[in-house]
Amino acid sequence: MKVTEHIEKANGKTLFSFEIIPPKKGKNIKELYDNINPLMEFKPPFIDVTTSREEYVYVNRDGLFDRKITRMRPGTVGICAAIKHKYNVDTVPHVLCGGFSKEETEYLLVDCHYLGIENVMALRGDAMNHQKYFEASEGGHHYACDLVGQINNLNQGKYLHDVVETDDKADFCIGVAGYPEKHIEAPSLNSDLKRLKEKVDAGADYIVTQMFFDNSKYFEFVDEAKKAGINVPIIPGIKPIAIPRHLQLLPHVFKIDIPEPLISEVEKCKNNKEVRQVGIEWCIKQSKELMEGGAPVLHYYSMGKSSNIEQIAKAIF
Ligand SMILES: NC(=O)C1=CN([C@@H]2O[C@H](COP(=O)(O)OP(=O)(O)OC[C@H]3O[C@@H](n4cnc5c(N)ncnc54)[C@H](O)[C@@H]3O)[C@@H](O)[C@H]2O)C=CC1
Ligand SMILES: Nc1nc(=O)c2c([nH]1)NC[C@@H]1CN(c3ccc(C(=O)N[C@@H](CCC(=O)O)C(=O)O)cc3)CN21
Repeated sequence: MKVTEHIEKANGKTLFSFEIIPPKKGKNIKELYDNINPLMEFKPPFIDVTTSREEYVYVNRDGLFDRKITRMRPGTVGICAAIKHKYNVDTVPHVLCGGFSKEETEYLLVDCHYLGIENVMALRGDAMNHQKYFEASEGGHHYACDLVGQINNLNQGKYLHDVVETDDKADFCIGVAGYPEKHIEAPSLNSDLKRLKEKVDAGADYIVTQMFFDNSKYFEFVDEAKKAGINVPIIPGIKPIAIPRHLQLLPHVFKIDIPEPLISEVEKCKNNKEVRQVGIEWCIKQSKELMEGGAPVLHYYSMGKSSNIEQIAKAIF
């Protein structure tokens, strides 16, 4: 079922969902299942599986380092199919511009269609780890908006190069990313909202936000998006702080602010366990308020580590 259908069916009740990252290649999938299992009692209607792009790795050959380019966490669509089959839930693979040509994206979407995967999250993706700015891959899209266009074309039976006539159209429900604190490359929140509107006009059915720690940023974003003519569901994406280093790391990686009261709570902690507890309590408070404020779904960036998300979900769902 589509994410938007799950939301409609819930009839105003807030749903629970979460996001996982594929294991490094060579690792057993069991660890992922062990982390998903405790979260299944909260009945997520869908689970997101991220896609990691290629990266440079350095291989030591007798003291000389060889630089190789490889994807360390492949398997997104396979994991989606495995989870869908094992738990009978919908899965949402992330589809990226970066690292994929349009052809490769088309093949991936064809696989999804055969597997009965009805939702995809369309993202531009991050720059490669050695790059300062995002660069489009050869034969790939520059912006998420163009990727949404390709998926929407497929929904209308239009494949690349118009090579086929179809009697079996895909009907993907398309998610895109939104930024309550603006995307780092956008000159202003307002211009970022215009870009978001372009994605919705190109066919996006719902929005998942970047993580935030101050709910007023989400509520203002939802208001501004409505004023800009965006009428699709806006799902808040949230993550509990779990280690002291997150105070520096999360603003650096995700370009977001951490509110002063949360910083001072974390700074008061004597050990990692206390920080984790502060993160859980803050996230419970955020979750309650978001629920009261009418958020359609609470989407947790668990990234495969479930114990804190489990405690939060126990308090909320
Ligand atoms: N769940 C996930 O995996 C999420 C990933 N992200 C990451 O966020 C980053 C951006 O991805 P998206 O939001 O999908 O990218 P996007 O293509 O929608 O936007 C990227 C940037 O380009 C700007 N932009 C868009 N269209 C433009 C145009 N035609 N001309 C000039 N500027 C334009 C936007 O304002 C924004 O600053 C990526 O790094 C992505 O991986 C963000 C949220 C969720
Ligand atoms: N720019 C960007 N890229 C993404 O891939 C991305 C977003 N934003 N925002 C939404 C989700 C959330 N994502 C993630 C990805 C990784 C962690 C993670 O494992 N973080 C580590 C530290 C990060 C690091 O070491 O780079 C952690 O300890 O929580 C969390 C959320 C992926 N998504």
